[in-house]
Amino acid sequence: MSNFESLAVEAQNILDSADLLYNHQQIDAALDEVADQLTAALGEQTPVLMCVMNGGLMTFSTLVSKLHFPLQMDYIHATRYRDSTEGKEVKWLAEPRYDLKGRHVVIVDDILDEGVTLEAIIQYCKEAGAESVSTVMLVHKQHDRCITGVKADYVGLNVPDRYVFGFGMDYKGFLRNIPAIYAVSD
Ligand SMILES: O=P(O)(O)OC[C@H]1O[C@H](OP(=O)(O)OP(=O)(O)O)[C@H](O)[C@@H]1O
Ligand SMILES: Nc1nc2[nH]cnc2c(=O)[nH]1
Repeated sequence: MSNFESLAVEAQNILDSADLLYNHQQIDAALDEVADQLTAALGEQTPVLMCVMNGGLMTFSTLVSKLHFPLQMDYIHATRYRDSTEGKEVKWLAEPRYDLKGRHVVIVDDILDEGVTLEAIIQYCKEAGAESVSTVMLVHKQHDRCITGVKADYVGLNVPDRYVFGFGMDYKGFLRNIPAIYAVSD
C-alpha cells in the first residue's frame, strides 16, 4: 500500500472511533451568528476577507455566503502543522493578492490553538499597512497555552483540548471534507 493509501485507512479508522463535538447544523448556526456580528461591525467598511488556506476554506466559503454587503476575498497560505498533528514553525506558501494598505482585513481560519499561526498572519497584515485586522475562528481550543495577547475577535464554537478535525480541519491531511467537527478518541 502506498503512503497516501495507508494514511487514508488510518484516517477512516480515526473517524470511526472519534467523538462527535458539533454536527453540521450546529456549525451553520454558529456561523450565522458570526455573520451577524461581522455585518454589524464591518458592513460599511468594504473589508477584505482573508481565507487562511487550507484549513479555513470551508469556514470561509460558508461565512462569505452569509454576508450580504460589499467585500473582497483573498487568501493567505501559512502552515505550521503540515499534515502532522504537531505544530512546528510557520511556513509561508502564498501571500495575499490585494494591497492591504489602508484596508480593513478580516482573517478567517478554522482553529485557534497555540496562536502561533494567527500571530504571524496578524503581523503580516499590519506590516502590509492594514487599517484594521479582525480575526474570525470557527473554533477556539480551550487551554492556557495560547500566546498572550493573541485572540479571535469572533469565535463560532469552543472545543476541548484535544486534536479535532472536520469542516476544514485535517487529520494528517485527510478528513477536512467531513461536514461536522470531531475529536480524536483518547
Ligand atoms: O494556533 P496554532 O497552534 O498555530 O494552530 C492553528 C493553525 O493550525 C492549522 O493550520 P495547519 O498548519 O495545520 O495548516 P492547514 O491550514 O493546511 O491545516 C489551522 O488551520 C491553523 O491555521
Ligand atoms: N486539524 C487540526 N489542526 C490543528 N491545528 C492546531 N490544532 C489543531 C487541531 O486540533 N486540529
